Amino acid sequence: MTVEPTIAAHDIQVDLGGQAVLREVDLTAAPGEIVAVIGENGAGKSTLLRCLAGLETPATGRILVLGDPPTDTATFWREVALTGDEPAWYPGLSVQEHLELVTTTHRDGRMDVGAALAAFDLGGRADLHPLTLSTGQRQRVSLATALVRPSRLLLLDEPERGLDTAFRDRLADILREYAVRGGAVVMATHDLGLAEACGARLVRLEAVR
Ligand SMILES: Nc1ncnc2c1ncn2[C@@H]1O[C@H](COP(=O)(O)OP(=O)(O)OP(=O)(O)O)[C@@H](O)[C@H]1O
Repeated sequence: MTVEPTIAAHDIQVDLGGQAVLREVDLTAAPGEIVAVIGENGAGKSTLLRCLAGLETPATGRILVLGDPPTDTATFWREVALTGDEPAWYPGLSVQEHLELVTTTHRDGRMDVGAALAAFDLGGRADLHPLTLSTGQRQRVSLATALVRPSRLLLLDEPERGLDTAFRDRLADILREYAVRGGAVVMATHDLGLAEACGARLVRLEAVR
C-alpha cells in the first residue's frame, strides 16, 4: 500500500523584492517523519515554510500538502499547526487560558491542558500572562499551543529559539512522540543537536546568489 506523502513539493521557485530566494527546491515529508530544513541565514528556510503553509505563493513549482495545494483557510489550519514569529497574545488571558482557548476551539486535543502545562514545564507559570514570561518560556507556550491541538503536520520555524538545553532535549522527545503517532514535522532550524535528537532527516538549502 502506498502511503500518501504529507508534503510533496517540487521545483519550488520564489522571488521576493525582485530577488531570487528559492530555486529548484524539492521537499517531501511522509507521515511519521521529521524533516529539518537547514542552511545559512537568508537561505530561504522561513520562505519555504511559508510556501508550505500557503502564506507565500511560489512563482513556479508544485506543492501538495495532505494531497492538496496549501491554502490559508480554516480547513487547512485544522490539519496543520505552525509556529514561528511570536503570536499575538490575547490581552488578559493567562498561559493556561491560552491553552484552554486552543483546546476548546479544536476539541479532541492531543493532550489536556494540565498535561500540556506539565510537558512544557509551564505549571508554575499557568496563571501569568505570556508577556510576563521570559523569551524561552514564551516560546514554550507557543510550542504548547501548537502541540496541544490535533494536527497531521507541524511546521516549526526555529523551534529552538530561546530554549535552554534541557528543554530542547525534552522538545526532541515531544516531537518524536508526535511523529510516532503519525504526524509529520518540518522545522527550519540552526540547531543540529535538536535535529539529531529528533532523528530528523536533514534538507539543506543553499542561498541563491
Ligand atoms: N518580504 C520580503 N521582501 C524581500 N525579500 C525578502 C522578504 N522576506 C525575505 N526576504 C529575503 O529572502 C531571503 C530568505 O529569507 P528567509 O527569512 O526565508 O531566510 P532564512 O533561511 O529563514 O534565514 P534565517 O536563518 O536568518 O532565519 C533573505 O535574503 C531575505 O532578505
